[in-house]
Amino acid sequence: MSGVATSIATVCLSGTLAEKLDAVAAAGFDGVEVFEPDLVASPLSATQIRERARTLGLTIDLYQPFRDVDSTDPAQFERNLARAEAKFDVMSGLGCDLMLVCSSPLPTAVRDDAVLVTQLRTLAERAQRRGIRLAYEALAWGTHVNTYWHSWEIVRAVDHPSLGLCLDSFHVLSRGDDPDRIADIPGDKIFFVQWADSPAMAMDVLQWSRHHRNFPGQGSFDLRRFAVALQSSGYRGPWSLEIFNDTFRAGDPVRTARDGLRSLRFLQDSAHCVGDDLFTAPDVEPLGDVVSVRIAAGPGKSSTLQSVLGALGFVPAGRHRDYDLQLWRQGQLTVVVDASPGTVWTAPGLPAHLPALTQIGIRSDDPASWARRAHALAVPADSVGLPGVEPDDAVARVEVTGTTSVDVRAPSSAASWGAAFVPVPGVRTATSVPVLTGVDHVGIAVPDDEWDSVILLLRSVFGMEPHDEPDITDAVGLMRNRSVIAPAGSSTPFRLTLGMVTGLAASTFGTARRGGIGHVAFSCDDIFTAAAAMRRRGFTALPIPSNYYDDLAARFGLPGELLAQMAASGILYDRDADGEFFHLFTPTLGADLFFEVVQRVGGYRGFGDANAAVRIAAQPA
Ligand SMILES: O=C(O)c1ccc(O)c(O)c1
Ligand SMILES: [Mg+2]
Repeated sequence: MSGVATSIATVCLSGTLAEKLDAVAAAGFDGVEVFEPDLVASPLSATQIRERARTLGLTIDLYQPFRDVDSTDPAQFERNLARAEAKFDVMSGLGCDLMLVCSSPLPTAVRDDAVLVTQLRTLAERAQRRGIRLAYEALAWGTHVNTYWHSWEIVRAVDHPSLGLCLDSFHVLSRGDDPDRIADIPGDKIFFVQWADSPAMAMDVLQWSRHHRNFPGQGSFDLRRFAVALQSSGYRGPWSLEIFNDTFRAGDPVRTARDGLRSLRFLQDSAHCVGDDLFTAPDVEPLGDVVSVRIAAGPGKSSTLQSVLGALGFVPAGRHRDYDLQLWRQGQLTVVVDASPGTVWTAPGLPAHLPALTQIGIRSDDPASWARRAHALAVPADSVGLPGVEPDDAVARVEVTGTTSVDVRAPSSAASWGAAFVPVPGVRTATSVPVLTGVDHVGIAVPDDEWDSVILLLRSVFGMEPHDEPDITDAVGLMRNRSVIAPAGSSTPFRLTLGMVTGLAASTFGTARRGGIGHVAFSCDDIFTAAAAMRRRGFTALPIPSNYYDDLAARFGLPGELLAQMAASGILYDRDADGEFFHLFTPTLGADLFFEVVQRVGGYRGFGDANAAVRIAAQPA
């Protein structure tokens, strides 16, 4: 699949060193970087660690870090050399021949290049006698050496076969350095490469590095550009991950390691060009529209749900022969309500709060191609055709969160579905003119410790791009909010909005917050027609305060007549440089589900998030 070896630093993961090695092997990495504090704290001897890695099929690619070697105090430098010899002993036990030497952040660091070159040459000569090579890394906060180019000037001047460079994308990109010049460094003098991404931040770079790194694809660094320059240098060694992240250190190491491998494959795929040996993800048939959603309601909540679906213009079209599943249809849209006691049909796991959105069905001509792509990116994907009705490969299911999956469905699956359901007598769906035309977006709640993982999955498997959206203000909190949008291709691009649920709110989810996060936003061509149709079917518009409409008048200068019409139907409004957005909401059903009807005018790109606080206040608690 890929000719480039993958590696990961043990500091990325939680657990003991032994547990970390197990997780790294389980995820499918080729090797590890042993982080010294992990070894020092381990009851295993260096040779036992070597043996354990060997049994797991892992190479020990790097021992790190060796700190503060250079010194303006000659006696201290001698002591540092003695410390290095002791570490060479450890490395021979480990069977590892590459040591990371990082630039010194101390006040006593050498500030004269010529002296530094002499000291590093002395260390390189000592290493050579032991068959060890050194990879010199510029820490972004180093006293004298803090850019990769300076570290390269030093290595070039030392000119010793046992001394090369370690390039770490964090140290280069956090400083805003230009990675293109990496292409000018001879690849065989780059001994090791460490990858990290990060969200853009304005803070002390040491604190930033120690707490906020994340995997490639989870942050906002231009790693592709770094990778392209690296490939031009001729470097062909391992691609390793070195992530200092508080959440990763506390999470499930197997899951974190699997995310890590996915991130390296995703990065390689983004940087690969014809003929190179980087990982290439399998091609897929494009995604079409979102055509169905499945909601676990349980027996208790299904009647409330049914009346809201009816008001939205959905008609009951069938009941499943074997399960308590109800099929609701409107034009091309399908809503499946799982009313069975154990919500048997909600594959990803039973949501704690019902009703809950459990599946999002999206069209593609070749679901199997999506399953192949997901597998190649280390995402478990199930083929889940309806038993006895449709072939397994008609549906590829990718779990996005613990409760919600994306099901890529073949066009034929709609008809197969019909066959598994007993039609509801007397309902002629074909003659009713649909008011709702599609799914504009779907909102899902994401626990904070899965946030980066979910975004990486959506980016890598579905090619979706994240965008920061305005925070959602709730009566009892402030919620982080991101949209993740697939490239345009279908008539309506696949759009998700992710709301971050943190700590206490995640464990008691639904009671700690006023407003739900999970929702399905249906699109329509004319929201006033849609609102009138809903009213005729008995729907009562949310009571939106007149303060809101006064504010709209002040901000946008909308005509009074339009504002009155909007107020009568509980319609909210937003505008950006490219267009307008009209939307209305149903009350929340249970703790975390509501529906939205939206009309986009022109190229409006947001989700009306500025109105969230008004929506939440108007939705009955
Ligand atoms: O934060 C540090 O000290 C540290 C240590 C070793 C590294 O490779 C690195 O990038 C940072
Ligand atoms: Mg590093």
